[in-house]
Amino acid sequence: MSDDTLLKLAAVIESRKGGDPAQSYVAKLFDKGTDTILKKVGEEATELVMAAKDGERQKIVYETADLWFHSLVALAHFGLGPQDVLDELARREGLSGLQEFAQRKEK
Ligand SMILES: N=c1c2ncn([C@@H]3O[C@H](COP(=O)(O)OP(=O)(O)OP(=O)(O)O)[C@@H](O)[C@H]3O)c2ncn1[C@@H]1O[C@H](COP(=O)(O)O)[C@@H](O)[C@H]1O
Repeated sequence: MSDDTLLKLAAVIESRKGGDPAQSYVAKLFDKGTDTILKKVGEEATELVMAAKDGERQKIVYETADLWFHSLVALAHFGLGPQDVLDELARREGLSGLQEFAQRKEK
C-alpha cells in the first residue's frame, strides 16, 4: 500500500457519507455513528494484538489492514484524513523519540 492507496481509499470512504447503509459497509458505519465506528477500531486493534501474539504473519497483515481501514473511517467521521496523519509523521521525521516525547509533555 502506497500513500496513494491510502488517499484513494479515503476518497472512496468520503464518498460514502450519506449513502445507502444497505448498499455500503462504510455508509452503514457512518449511519450508525461515533460509538459504532470507535468500537470497530477497538475491536480491530484487539484482533491485531491477538494475531501478533499468535505470531501469524499473514494474519498480522490482514488485521492491520482492517485496523487501518477502520481508522480511515474514524478519521473521515471526524473530518480528517490520511494526509493529516502523514503530515504529522513527516513533522516527526528527524526528531528522536525522546525529543518527540519532550515536545508532547510541553503541550
Ligand atoms: N477495505 C475495506 C474493508 N476492510 C474491511 N472491511 C469490512 O470490515 C468488516 C470487518 O469487520 P469484522 O472482521 O469484524 O467482520 P464482521 O463481524 O463481519 O463485521 P461487522 O459487520 O460486525 O462490522 C467486514 O465487513 C469487511 O467487509 C472493509 N470494507 C470496505 N473496504 C474498502 O472500502 C470500500 C468501500 O466499501 P463499501 O462502502 O462497502 O462499498 C471498498 O471498496 C474497499 O476498498
